[in-house]
Amino acid sequence: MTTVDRSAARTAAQPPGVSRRRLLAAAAAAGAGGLAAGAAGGAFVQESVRDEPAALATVGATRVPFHGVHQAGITTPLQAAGHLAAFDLTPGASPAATRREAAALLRRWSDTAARLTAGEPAAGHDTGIARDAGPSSLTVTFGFGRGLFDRTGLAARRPAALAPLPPFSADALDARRSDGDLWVQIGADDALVAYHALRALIRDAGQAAAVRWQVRGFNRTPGATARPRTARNLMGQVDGTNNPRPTDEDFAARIFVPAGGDPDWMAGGSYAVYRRIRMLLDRWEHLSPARQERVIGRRRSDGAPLSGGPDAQESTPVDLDGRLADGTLAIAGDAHVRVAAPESNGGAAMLRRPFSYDEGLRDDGAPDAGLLFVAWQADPARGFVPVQRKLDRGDGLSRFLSHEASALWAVPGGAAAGEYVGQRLLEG
Ligand SMILES: C=CC1=C(C)c2cc3[nH]c(cc4nc(cc5[nH]c(cc1n2)c(C)c5CCC(=O)O)C(CCC(=O)O)=C4C)c(C)c3C=C
Ligand SMILES: [Fe+2]
Repeated sequence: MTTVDRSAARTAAQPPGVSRRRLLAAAAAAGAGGLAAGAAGGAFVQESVRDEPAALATVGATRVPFHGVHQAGITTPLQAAGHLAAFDLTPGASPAATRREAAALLRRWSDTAARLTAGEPAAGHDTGIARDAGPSSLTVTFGFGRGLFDRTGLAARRPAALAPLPPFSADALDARRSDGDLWVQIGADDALVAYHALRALIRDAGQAAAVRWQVRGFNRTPGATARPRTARNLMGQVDGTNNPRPTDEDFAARIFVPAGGDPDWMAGGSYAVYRRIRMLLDRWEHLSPARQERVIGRRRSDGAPLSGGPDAQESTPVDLDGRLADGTLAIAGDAHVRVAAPESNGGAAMLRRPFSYDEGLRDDGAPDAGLLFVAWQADPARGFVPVQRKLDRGDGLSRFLSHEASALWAVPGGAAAGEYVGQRLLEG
């Protein structure tokens, strides 16, 4: 399990760099200058606060260790900024030569990830993009696509669980933004720290691999809400409530490949399904709030289930059999939470860990924005695939979505210090 080192962290309730006493004093000083101070007064407040050495500890100083049984970035709390990037290996003189290049690349990448997640500069030339910032909860997670096994002569060691995802009727997939030999997921609570890592990893790739696609994602910034809350997506929904929790008895079995599992080199690893899902936001935003809630089965304001009555909270269990006074189902037959629930899918479950994305407007004027859906499971055939099949047939949310890219990655277990991710496969 990933541990988050908060030893240097301030308390969550204290805004970064601002003591309450200091803020009040600064505000009083600005106020004493009278209304004429206007905007300049505001600037003064800002400057005087910045004077003080900031206790920026929570966001900047939080460090997520790179080394461990599992890779970081799976159970790590969602970060505010992220990049997903896929690479294709450059074919060498032979599959064995390509494999040696792939192994050397994973060694360079693991070394860079270990340094950057510790808040240190990259080896050799560092761009300086993240200078002044702490590690900011940076995580870097590496995955292998189907093509890697063919190019490196390792097809016999390819996991059965890495079988291609079946087609779904919601698919409008762009092959250029799908799949790839290698995958990197970067997350950090600072956008510059995340971009710094992306640039360093692309430089490390050198001639060994070329970027196939990359996309930038975001989530809410820690500290933006008065207390930690479940994230919201760009449809305004509280998203992530009914995720498996690390404290659940069956969490590890659902999410991670066990020691002694098949193949052996995937012990401690997981499978990541990636879907770039565009939201048809103009259509969605035309729905009344009540209709939007019915599509999901939860309240917009706080994510409480519609089966829970007026006093329900986000944590109130969903009652799929619950009925309203008029006898109709409180959670509609095609509500997203009903169709996606493990109870409706023979127990199938996954850990959803998405980023939102926004790439401006399309030629037709519609927003090119939505969800970089990333779902983690020990076996996609017992996680994403049955659930997406069911959603494909009867999800009320599906007419507001378009699945535009897709990929499936085998994500090996974490590396111990001195090792690199994927070593058990590439040198086994
Ligand atoms: C195949 C799996 C899923 C896809 C694809 C998917 C897309 C998707 N979901 C939302 C918004 C919400 N999803 C919620 C719950 C939920 N979603 C899935 C699976 C997929 N979602 C599951 C398994 C669940 C949990 C169901 C349950 O057990 O109750 C919710 C409710 C809050 C929550 O529990 O997280 C929202 C909101 C969007 C916008 C989207 C595609 C863009
Ligand atoms: Fe969902």
